[in-house]
Amino acid sequence: MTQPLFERLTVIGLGLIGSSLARRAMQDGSIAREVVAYDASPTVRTRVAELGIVHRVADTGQEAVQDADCVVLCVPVGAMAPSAAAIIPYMRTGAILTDVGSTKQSVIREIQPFLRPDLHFVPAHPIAGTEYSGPDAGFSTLFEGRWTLITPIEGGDPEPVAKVAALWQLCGAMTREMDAAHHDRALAIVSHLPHLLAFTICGTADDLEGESRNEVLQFAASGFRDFTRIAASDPTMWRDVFLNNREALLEMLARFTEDAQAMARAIRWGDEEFIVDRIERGRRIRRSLIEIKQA
Ligand SMILES: NC(=O)C1=CN([C@@H]2O[C@H](COP(=O)(O)OP(=O)(O)OC[C@H]3O[C@@H](n4cnc5c(N)ncnc54)[C@H](O)[C@@H]3O)[C@@H](O)[C@H]2O)C=CC1
Ligand SMILES: O=C(O)C(=O)Cc1ccc(O)cc1
Repeated sequence: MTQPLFERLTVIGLGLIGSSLARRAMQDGSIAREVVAYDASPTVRTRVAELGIVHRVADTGQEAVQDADCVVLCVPVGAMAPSAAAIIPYMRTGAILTDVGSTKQSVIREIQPFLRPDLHFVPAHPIAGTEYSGPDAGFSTLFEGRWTLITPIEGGDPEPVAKVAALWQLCGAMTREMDAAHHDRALAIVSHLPHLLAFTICGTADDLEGESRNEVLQFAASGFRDFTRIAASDPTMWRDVFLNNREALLEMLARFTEDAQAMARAIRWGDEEFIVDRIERGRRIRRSLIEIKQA
């Protein structure tokens, strides 16, 4: 058998993303010879052991990262810095520390003070997920055919960046390097704002009184249903994403609000051309996405 990418891979946080990565790494020996896990929740640790999706579950972060050549932080973005601070002193010289957080500038800013010069930090973000969370929600094919964006830190070595890219490619993902600020603006519009809108529209519907509210739920057509899928996502994860991509998200929300107001004005004044133009733009975007997927 060919050499695995890593001898020992440690996954910290065994929710949807961490458990999916662990499951993939356990499928064959291409990613790592040994997969070790640690989660702050004892319930999750017990469940991961029951599921048998790693070789070993450690009782502490310190124990989990010992002798690992790659450690992947798969915790909510607000927990990245404390979980990094707790393990960095125990990582072996030359090891790679990477993460999967949905925001990149805040994670880099908050982890950097704890970094050691003999470690390599490679921030990354697999753009793949579902509305479910926890170790039972993961599956080994989650990353197949999806992008993983890598946002290397300034002055970092290229070799660990290439290894993290190889890790995600072995999971079936396509990889691309990107500046962290660019990442956060792009994700604000394509992921964070849509989640914000989904949570909000469900709240708006829920606030309706009496009959209207019951009807919303009873006759929920596919448009509203599509929003409820996204709105079922984990509150802790999304609270952290919103608070850690504050600037870009607020900018996109302000732009959206302006555009929604322009639509309201067109409806009020019966501006058919404007309304049709907006709808056609939506259609074009959807069709181009489908073409990209089929290509
Ligand atoms: N859910 C999604 O669709 C995607 C999530 N992400 C990112 O991946 C990360 C993980 O998300 P999910 O797997 O969905 O979350 P999850 O809620 O399913 O799992 C997170 C796990 O981290 C553990 N945890 C929390 N704080 C910890 C700490 N200090 N030390 C050790 N373990 C800790 C929790 O007990 C939990 O088991 C987040 O940063 C999120 O932004 C990235 C891509 C997609
Ligand atoms: O389930 C969905 O619609 C998602 O958008 C999944 C997702 C959630 C968060 C990310 O940072 C990346 C992907």
